[in-house]
Amino acid sequence: MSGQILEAVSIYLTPNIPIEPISQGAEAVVFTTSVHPYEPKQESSETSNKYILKYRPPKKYRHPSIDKALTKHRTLSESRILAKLSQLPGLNVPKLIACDVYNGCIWIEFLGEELPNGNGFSSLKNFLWMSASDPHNKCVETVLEKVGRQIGLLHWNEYCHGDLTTSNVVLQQSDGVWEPYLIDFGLGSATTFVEDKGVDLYVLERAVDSTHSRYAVTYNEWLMRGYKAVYHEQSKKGENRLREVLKRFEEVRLRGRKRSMIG
Ligand SMILES: Nc1ncnc2c1ncn2[C@@H]1O[C@H](COP(=O)(O)OP(=O)(O)OP(=O)(O)O)[C@@H](O)[C@H]1O
Repeated sequence: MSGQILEAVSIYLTPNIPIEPISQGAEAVVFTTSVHPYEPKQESSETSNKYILKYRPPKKYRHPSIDKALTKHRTLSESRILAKLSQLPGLNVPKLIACDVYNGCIWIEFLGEELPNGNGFSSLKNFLWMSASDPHNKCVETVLEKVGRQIGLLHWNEYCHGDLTTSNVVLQQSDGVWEPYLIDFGLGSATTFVEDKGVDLYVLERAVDSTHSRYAVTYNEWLMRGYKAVYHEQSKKGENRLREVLKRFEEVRLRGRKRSMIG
């Protein structure tokens, strides 16, 4: 990670807020920190707290005023969608703690944990890799159905994710049971367009195909089983809307195949 970015964040945050970089994407740099932005520091706390700090650094190649406007818009958009989604019953997303749209910074709840036997952080991607020796395990099936349900709930409530990959699903244990959370709503939006939902499903299917290709057919079936269940529970209206989404999903898939054949 560029020293310049680290220095800029450290100055902005002041030395009272220690940060640990964990990822640098095209858009943002993600850190963990033990400091809550507005709650008093718990000196005696036995377990150390952990929060995510997502920072969108200024982009030198953009005109400064356009850069400021874009950073503000994207930070606000991600914060808004997270705040709205956490109000939806049954939907698992990280809680928004604070946001400073002018400095491109949001503080969110840290989710996930280390997988057993050094299998890394509990993203769905790592979980599926960890399970590759026993891919048809009931636990894998249950997790994938639950992930499908989360996406179904998101879509049923007229939102889409915009970047549904297996890295953007994080698993966290609750009473010994894995529960999936959707993260990274940087490209998320409120939408009634069936096209956006079809594209979300296609992006996820492709992500599963490319990173877990041996078992992708079964994995995608389990995901879709969970997804469809959400719509089935909504009686006639649900069935009609599901039919439209699945039809568009198939169309998006065909378009994708055609594009990859032509190159
Ligand atoms: N709430 C969270 N809890 C735990 N880890 C998180 C959380 N949010 C993000 N991360 C970690 O940081 C990584 C990057 O976060 P995120 O996807 O939000 O940023 P991004 O810049 O949009 O990334 P990319 O460009 O790679 O999509 C995630 O893949 C995940 O490992």
